[in-house]
Amino acid sequence: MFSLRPLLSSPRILPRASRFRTLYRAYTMAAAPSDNRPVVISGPSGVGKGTLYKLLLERRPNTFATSVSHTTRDPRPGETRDVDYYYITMEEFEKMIEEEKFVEHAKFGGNRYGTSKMTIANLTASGKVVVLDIEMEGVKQIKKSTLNARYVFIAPPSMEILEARLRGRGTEKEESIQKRLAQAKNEMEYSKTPGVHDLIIVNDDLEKAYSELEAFIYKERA
Ligand SMILES: Nc1ncnc2c1ncn2[C@@H]1O[C@H](COP(=O)(O)OP(=O)(O)OP(=O)(O)O)[C@@H](O)[C@H]1O
Repeated sequence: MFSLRPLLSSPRILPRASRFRTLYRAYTMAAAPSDNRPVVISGPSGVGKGTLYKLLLERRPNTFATSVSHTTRDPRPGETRDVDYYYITMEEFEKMIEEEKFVEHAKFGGNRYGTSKMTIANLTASGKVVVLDIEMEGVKQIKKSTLNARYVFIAPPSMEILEARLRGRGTEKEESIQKRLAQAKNEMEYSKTPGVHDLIIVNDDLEKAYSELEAFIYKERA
């Protein structure tokens, strides 16, 4: 019987076949993922979620989008209204909470921050896959909300490496580093709760972690 195997393994054809596979993969990955549910990315501070999340948005700007949050704090110099945040009053914010318009919201330093259901729904309707970088309490709230999302937890290779990354970033004072490391222990514990996350990625090598994240997002919906 005729078989393609000898042809495909010929030295002349093999590079073309593998080039075809690479091109085919690039083509399918350029298209939107078939599963368009929002992706919630969480993990301890300093683990690299922001880095991974920014890579997704930079490498596939037509596919992924981030949801602009609402806040009651004032705009800082250099921030743009409706781009960095939707700036609203405390009264407006509290009315939105009452009307259950947020998938999650939190208070930091006297100001409120929240992710609105409408913002996510509009982005999803426009064909984008929404990626959300959310801390643990926010994840718990989203889990209780009506949002049908996928959950990815980014874990550090070890607590020592997490500490080194937090210090290496150079953005935190010692007190803040200690607070984040203590909170990291809670986050690691919570990540072990069965059924909370669809995938746990250990961010050791950045490109490897990125590939795992992308492969998960592009996986066909079961
Ligand atoms: N795989 C990696 N290997 C080495 N360094 C990394 C890796 N991933 C991220 N980093 C570095 O670790 C530091 C923390 O990363 P990042 O700011 O993305 O963390 P984060 O999880 O978003 O933290 P936060 O929740 O505080 O915003 C950064 O300096 C980043 O460049």
